[in-house]
Amino acid sequence: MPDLIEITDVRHAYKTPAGPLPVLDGLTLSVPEGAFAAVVGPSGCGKSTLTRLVAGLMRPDAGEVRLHGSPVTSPRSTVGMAFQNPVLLEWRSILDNVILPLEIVAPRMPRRDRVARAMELLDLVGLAGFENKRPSELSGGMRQRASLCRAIVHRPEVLILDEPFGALDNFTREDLWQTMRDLRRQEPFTAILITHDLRESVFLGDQVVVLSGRPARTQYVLDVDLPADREIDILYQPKAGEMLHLLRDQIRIAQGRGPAQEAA
Ligand SMILES: Nc1ncnc2c1ncn2[C@@H]1O[C@H](COP(=O)(O)OP(=O)(O)OP(=O)(O)O)[C@@H](O)[C@H]1O
Repeated sequence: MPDLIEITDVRHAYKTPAGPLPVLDGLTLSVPEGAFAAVVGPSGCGKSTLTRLVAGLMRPDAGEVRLHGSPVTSPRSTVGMAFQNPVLLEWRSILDNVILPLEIVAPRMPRRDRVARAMELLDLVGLAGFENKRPSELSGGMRQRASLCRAIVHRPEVLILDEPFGALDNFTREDLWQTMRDLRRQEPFTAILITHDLRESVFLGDQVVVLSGRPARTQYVLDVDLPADREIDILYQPKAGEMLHLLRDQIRIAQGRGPAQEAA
C-alpha cells in the first residue's frame, strides 16, 4: 500500500521577471498514514512551496505529488491548513470561525452537529468558554489554538502546518506543542509541519526531513526514535540532544557552512 503522502522527485521553478527561479530540484518525501513529518531547511529554500504543492494550490514542473496513490492536480477539501498568521475572521465568533470548513465541506450538516464538533475541539485545546469571543479578544496563543481547531474540524486526511507556532513566545510555543500532541492522540491525522525550530521538529515529528538550500532537494531524513507520548522534558535527555546536534549539523551543511567544529 502506498504511503498517504508521496512526493517523488519534484522539481519546480517560479517564473520571475529575471528568469526562472529554480526552487525545488529532486525533492522526495513519503509520509505514512497517521505519521507526522517535520520539514526543516534554510530560509527561502522552498518549504512553503512544498506545502502549496501538497495542498494542490500549484502543480510541479516535474515529478509527482500523490495522496493515497492518486496525483494531486487541484485543491482538495481533504486537506487542512494552519499558518503562522491564524487569519481568523474578526466578524465571526471563535466558534463560527472553527465551523467555517464544515460549512464548505459539509453544507448539509445540521448546525447543532457542527457546533458539537467544534465545541469538542475547542474543549480539547482549552478554549471552552471562549467560543463566543471575537478573535481580537484572544491572545496570540489562543488564536493559534482556534486556528488548529479550524484546520482539523472537518477531519482532513492531511494537515499542513506552515510555521503555526513561529510567532509565539517560547513558553506559549511549548504549550502549543503539547496541545498538538494531545490533539493527535484524540484525532489521528497525517501531518506535514514546516518549522525553523529544531526542538519543535524533534518534539512533534515522527521523522524530520532536512531540505538542502535552494533549489531544495531532500538532504537528510531523521527517524525520531522517541516514545510517541513525549513530554517537553524529553528534549533535555541525551538521545534528543544527539538528534538536535545532528540536525544542527545538517542545517549547517544545507547552508553551505559544513558541520560545526567541536571546541577542543
Ligand atoms: N509566487 C512566487 N513567485 C516567485 N518567486 C517565489 C514565489 N513564491 C516564492 N518565491 C520564491 O521562492 C523561494 C522559496 O520560497 P518559499 O516560500 O517556498 O521558501 P521557504 O523555505 O518557505 O522560506 P522561509 O524559510 O523564509 O519561510 C524564495 O526565494 C521566494 O522568494
